[in-house]
Amino acid sequence: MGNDETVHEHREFADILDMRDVHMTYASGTVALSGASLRVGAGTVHGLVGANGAGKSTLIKILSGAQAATSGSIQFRGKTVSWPNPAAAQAAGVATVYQDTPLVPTLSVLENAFLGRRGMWRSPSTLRNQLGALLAQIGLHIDVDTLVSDLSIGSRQMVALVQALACGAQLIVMDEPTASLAESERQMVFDAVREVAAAGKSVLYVTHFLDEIFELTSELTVIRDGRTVLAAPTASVSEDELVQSILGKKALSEISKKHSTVGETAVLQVRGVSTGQGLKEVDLTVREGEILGIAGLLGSGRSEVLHAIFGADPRSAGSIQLDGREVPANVGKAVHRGIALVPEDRKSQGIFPGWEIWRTTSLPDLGNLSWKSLVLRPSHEQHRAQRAISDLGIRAVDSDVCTDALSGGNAQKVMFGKWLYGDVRLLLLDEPTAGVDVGAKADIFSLIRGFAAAGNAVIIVASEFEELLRIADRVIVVRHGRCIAERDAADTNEHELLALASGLTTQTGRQTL
Ligand SMILES: Nc1ncnc2c1ncn2[C@@H]1O[C@H](COP(=O)(O)OP(=O)(O)OP(=O)(O)O)[C@@H](O)[C@H]1O
Repeated sequence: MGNDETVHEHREFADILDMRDVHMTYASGTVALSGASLRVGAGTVHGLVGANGAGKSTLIKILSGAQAATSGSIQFRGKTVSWPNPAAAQAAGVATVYQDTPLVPTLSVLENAFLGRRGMWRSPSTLRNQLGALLAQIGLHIDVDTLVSDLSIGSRQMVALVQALACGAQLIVMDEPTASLAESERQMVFDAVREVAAAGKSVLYVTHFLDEIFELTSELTVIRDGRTVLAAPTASVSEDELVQSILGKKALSEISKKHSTVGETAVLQVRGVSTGQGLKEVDLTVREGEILGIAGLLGSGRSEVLHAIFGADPRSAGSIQLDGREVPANVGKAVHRGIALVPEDRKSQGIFPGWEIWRTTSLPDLGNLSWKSLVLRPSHEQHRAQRAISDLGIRAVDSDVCTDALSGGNAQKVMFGKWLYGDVRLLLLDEPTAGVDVGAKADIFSLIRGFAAAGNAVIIVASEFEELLRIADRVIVVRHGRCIAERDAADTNEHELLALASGLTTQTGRQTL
């Protein structure tokens, strides 16, 4: 494989895919792959893991015909192939399902499922039956006439999966299918993946959630710095070995288990806030040094709480005070008062095409980075960006690299760096570690802790409740736009939070918001 490390190879299955010694250099000169190999067994679920920027997406793009490799070979179902475009790869039987796989929201599940299929007109009843069989195969029980716009993100992904099966896919690539899905939806994805493999198809499962690798896959491949460093049956790899193999080092930065020292003084007081986006009489307080977690399922109003505090959604009732002074429902004024929001959809909210890392990280704090708040000082901006690159382990040669040329996870880290160093008093974080690798997760948690320890306040929304409990001091559960329960992180567990968030248990009287 051209690697100086020993790659553990032990095959139990006949291969459907055999990619060897793949190299890829982008036009910018970035070497994304330098000796990556990937063998996927027929009828298996194969995990593909690696740190942010390791080269996973590039390898998938090559596999799906979206990008040509600089060199290397691909064998698919025993034949050497070279696909000029995604349609050729699809015709051969390779399908890629992304969380945002394009579906037509105004069409039904039935119409979407067969969008990719060309050929003779077939009677709707034949298609209906075929779709019914495919849906039953992956265990998804929905009416085929439902409009896609009425489906949850998880169910939409399942429709994309069915679309792939309907097109005759033999190998399905799933790229971070569970990022920001609620627990019940994750289970739906897991069940579907297992069913697909049981039906003899292969799944290449790409994720940063290592627990999913152990739960779902039978084999795994680790890419580091563009090269395959481990390929092995999952059962033969321990969690420590996997982390070490991904990061190339033994120790993760220490995530302190000790919770912050929470002061008495309230930084944020939200009282009786209702919005047109579904919030109903929300009350909450965050004190100095405190990290407050918000647990809720998709659609519960968890992100809307952050949007209301940030002034992005108009309020129909209630008041929000920061350090005892009312904050108007206006984003500009909220930012001016020291409220920062790192949104969940970082790509569409805050990463500007063609903007260098340094320009992106200085944007919210230009006043402090300028001379007398008037003349920009590029050296200060560069220094700020270099600090973010080093603190967050952003994989980029320097701060002149454009954020849109970074890998997904590294671009997310830049968005983090954008808000961490200014005059921020209250940090609002929506899914801060989605798409971020295991090493960066630890770094981000330490930075959040450091920010709170300086006497500031943090609110975090995370769909991974276990993760939420690792970082938060206190957790509020949101359901149907209301805060329905509050727990000290030390007094609860993910099961209780899930039961509360999904309405299985109700609050038992501790109403001390
Ligand atoms: N379009 C592009 N132009 C230039 N460089 C790119 C482009 N896309 C990716 N890269 C670079 O190629 C390298 C590998 O990126 P890739 O997106 O394949 O990583 P990844 O493993 O998928 O990361 P992540 O987990 O963050 O999504 C990175 O250094 C990235 O900056």
